[in-house]
Amino acid sequence: MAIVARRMRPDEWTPSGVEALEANALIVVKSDDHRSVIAGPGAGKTELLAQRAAFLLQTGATPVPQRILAISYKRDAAINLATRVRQRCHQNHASRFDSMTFDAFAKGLVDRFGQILPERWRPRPDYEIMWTNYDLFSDFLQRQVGLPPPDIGTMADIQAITVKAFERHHLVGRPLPVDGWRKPTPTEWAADRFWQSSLHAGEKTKLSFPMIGRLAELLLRLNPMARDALRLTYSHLFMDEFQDTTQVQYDLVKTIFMGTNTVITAVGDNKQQIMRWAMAMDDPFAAFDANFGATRTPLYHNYRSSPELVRIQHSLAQALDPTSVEPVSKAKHAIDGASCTIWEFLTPQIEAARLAAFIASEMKSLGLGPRDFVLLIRQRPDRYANVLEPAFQAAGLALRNEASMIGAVTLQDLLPDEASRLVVGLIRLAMTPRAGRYWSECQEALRTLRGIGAEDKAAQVRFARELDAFAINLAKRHPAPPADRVQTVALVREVITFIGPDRLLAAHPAYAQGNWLGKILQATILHLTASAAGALDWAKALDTYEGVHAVPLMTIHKSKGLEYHTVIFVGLDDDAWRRSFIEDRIEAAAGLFVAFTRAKQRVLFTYCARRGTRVVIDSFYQLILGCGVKMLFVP
Ligand SMILES: Nc1ncnc2c1ncn2[C@@H]1O[C@H](COP(=O)(O)OP(=O)(O)OP(=O)(O)O)[C@@H](O)[C@H]1O
Repeated sequence: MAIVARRMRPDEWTPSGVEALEANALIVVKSDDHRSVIAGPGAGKTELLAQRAAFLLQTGATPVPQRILAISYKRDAAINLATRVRQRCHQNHASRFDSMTFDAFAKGLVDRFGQILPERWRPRPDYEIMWTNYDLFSDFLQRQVGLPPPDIGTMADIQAITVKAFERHHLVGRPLPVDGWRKPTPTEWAADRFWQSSLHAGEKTKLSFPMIGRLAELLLRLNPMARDALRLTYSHLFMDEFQDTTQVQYDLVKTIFMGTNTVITAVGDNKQQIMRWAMAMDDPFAAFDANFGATRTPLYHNYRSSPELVRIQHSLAQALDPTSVEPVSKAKHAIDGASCTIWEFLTPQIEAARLAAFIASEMKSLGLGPRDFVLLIRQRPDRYANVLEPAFQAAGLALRNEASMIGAVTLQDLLPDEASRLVVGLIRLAMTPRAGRYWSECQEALRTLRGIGAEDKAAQVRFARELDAFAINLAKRHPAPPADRVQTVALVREVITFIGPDRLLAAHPAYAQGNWLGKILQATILHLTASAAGALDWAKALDTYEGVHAVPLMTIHKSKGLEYHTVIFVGLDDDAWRRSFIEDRIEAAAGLFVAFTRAKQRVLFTYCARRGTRVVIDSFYQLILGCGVKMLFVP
């Protein structure tokens, strides 16, 4: 469908980018009431939000000058959704879609209005972000908190507070009382001590993101004008991955939007809740339905996985939620042999060699690329990479640990990032002889960033000439990949100046949070320098940058939202799972579910006695074997 700037009637509107939406998805896209959409993996939840944004903006259901606010849990998800909307909507429409993380949203409020908070809660304007962990709270409770006044409690009361409960239940567990706690309990007293010392004691105020969320909620409670401005600005609110919402985030949304005209759409999947350790609520959907009177609308399709995988997924899903309904697979079965098997090996070395040989042979017989496969690991991927990498190399394959850090960013955050992709796209456009694909991709992305409309032919022609000239000059100045960091810095600076950092920041507010754009560009420079080292030409350097020829290896957490032809889960054993299994069995099972559901055609689990037993996680084995999955010893 053409991307049009004009307004269209709701009955004229059709989805773009996909052939059709299932009936319930279309109902949600066009709905004018609060909806909670709980749907399984691959059901097209993120796609639904992108389509709904297009519908609301193109039909005028979000009338000018009102906007849509989309809040995601993760930065890459926020950018991904904004990009999808920009691909479907004219710039005039897409510019009224604000996609950001909860943290960026709350921080923006505190930065703008924080100084109106009462003195006891007021951060200094130059406050810093505090990254909290178990040790920090443990140290506070054991050493720094001090003795409570006798009318409040005793040291024994303070010692009875567990570190685990302190942040979640006491520090940020409830909305902040404007004037502090009148008659504090010992836990409230300890929480207040933490707040006051973080806000006022040091040279600079230090705040964690959950604390910022609580302050944002308080300031909007105290400042009806700021709150009303948000209500009037946003006709619609979207919340993606809603299963990961924390109480802090939920209370903020409630304070702003409950009982107003802003229509909320929350999508997610309880069975993929793997952020309980990061304070996700137990059942945010139930709270949302009850507080906002939302209509729950399930989706029944799975556009990702083959029918056999969907059947097994459903058995796993039922272990997490006995009421879950089996989805209908809309994907075709396209492999020979079993869709899922557990492979047993004697040693990690044999395992590495057999996996490499398997992938090499599948690539050949099915015409697949290395990135159609993924190796998933529960934790500490570098330990596994050390054994797997040499075996892959011996089989003529490259393996890449996508969880590795490039400066302050993981490789996996860097690659799909729009700024990194534009830099690489522009370099490819300049350095590739027949650059047709890169030409149209760059043109489209940059025209959108510059606000050049599809019907403004004169501006398009001017921009096409500008892009041409830029590419020709870039190729002249940098005929070969950079030999060192200094050359890379000069190159990336040229490219990013052409793109316009301000345009990127305006299109994606998430870039402003914690100087994310700066970190991405630093990582781009580091990674490009490393990829160019020893590369004979630009094509090789950029292929290495993008990992075009490497099989990715990553943790389950990093695989969320992604999809692959074949998922190989390495290490289904106690060694990898014991800790998470003992700490939170449901979350561990949700992790297994997330890993399994990334696959389109095949899942392999591997077990290797040399690495660990399978006693603690025996129930996982029973569950998987109970789905009819076979175990196979691979010599
Ligand atoms: N209506 C549709 N028709 C065809 N393909 C679709 C449709 N909706 C989504 N898809 C495709 O299905 C896959 C999964 O979509 P999406 O990522 O939106 O699902 P999701 O529900 O958010 O998944 P998950 O929760 O597992 O991350 C993607 O490849 C997407 O392009």
